[in-house]
Amino acid sequence: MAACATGLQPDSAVVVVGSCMTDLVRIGETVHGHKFFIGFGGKGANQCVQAARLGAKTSIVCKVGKDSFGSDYIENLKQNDISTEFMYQTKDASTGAASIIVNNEGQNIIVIVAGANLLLNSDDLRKAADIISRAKVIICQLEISPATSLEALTMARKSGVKTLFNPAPATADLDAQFYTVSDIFCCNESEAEILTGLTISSPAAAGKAGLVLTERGCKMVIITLGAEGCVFVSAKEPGPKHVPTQKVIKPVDTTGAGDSFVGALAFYLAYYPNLPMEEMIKRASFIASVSVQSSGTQMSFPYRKDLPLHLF
Ligand SMILES: Nc1ncnc2c1ncn2[C@@H]1O[C@H](COP(=O)(O)OP(=O)(O)OP(=O)(O)O)[C@@H](O)[C@H]1O
Repeated sequence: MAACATGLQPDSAVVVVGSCMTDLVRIGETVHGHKFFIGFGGKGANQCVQAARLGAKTSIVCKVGKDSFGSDYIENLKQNDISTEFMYQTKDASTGAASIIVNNEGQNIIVIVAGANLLLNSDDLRKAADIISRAKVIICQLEISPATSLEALTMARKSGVKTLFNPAPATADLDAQFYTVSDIFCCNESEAEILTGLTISSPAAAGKAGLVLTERGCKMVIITLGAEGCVFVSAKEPGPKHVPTQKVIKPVDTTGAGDSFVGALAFYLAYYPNLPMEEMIKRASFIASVSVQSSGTQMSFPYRKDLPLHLF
């Protein structure tokens, strides 16, 4: 097991400790498909790619298999200007893979084998401790072992690094420490439903769920609501706030919109820390709404050069 050596990059503003998955997508009827492609996915890498495309100096701490998918993934992240110094390759498991079958009506069945993602451990975090403690923002999700995510967030918090936690995929029995270690707890509406047991059918209902989550100890909760934008609740300010997003007449593919949002938010937290939270959320929402206007996950994430100047 070895870290992949690239140049040292000790001061990444955004560090993601998270997952990489290879997406194997078959589109068509059950027996005779008419399209097959391999894409780069995994929430950790997706979020890191979006932050990097906006101009953030980024590092990823993750684990892939010593296989061709793993090697291709390292190359993909390098192409996106992400430091892969703490991207580990292991012989003990395959690169995480999501096998996705999409029928002609656009419905899909997804089988995820997390593989090497689940082998990212305390030793790996210890090796990356310097980069984590010197970051401006750390992002974690739940596609790696929850204990590793929690440890990374705790390490970052001890060094005064802003912690952005995306509890995805959500489980109802989430360890309560995730709430107290999160500066920003950002989930989508179905995750918020799983975590609170509440039904979310409107921004007002999302606000109520946000309050429940804030009371568990995080400084701020953001619940994304697809075309409705998002709702945020701050422990310091009264009342939930609904932030609508730009209208997209015909979304092409919303897969990964949540990751685009989280990656963009990390960029603003790291590089524009004095912007009001509502403005950061508006800008991150705008960027995520651009991602729904073309197909694919990372493929649809916009670059800074393609976005309006007023966002920067
Ligand atoms: N149809 C849409 N029109 C405009 N903006 C959208 C649309 N869908 C998503 N967005 C933007 O993307 C953000 C995140 O979307 P969403 O809440 O669907 O995340 P998600 O469910 O985690 O996404 P996914 O699981 O598909 O990656 C929204 O807050 C919004 O800003």
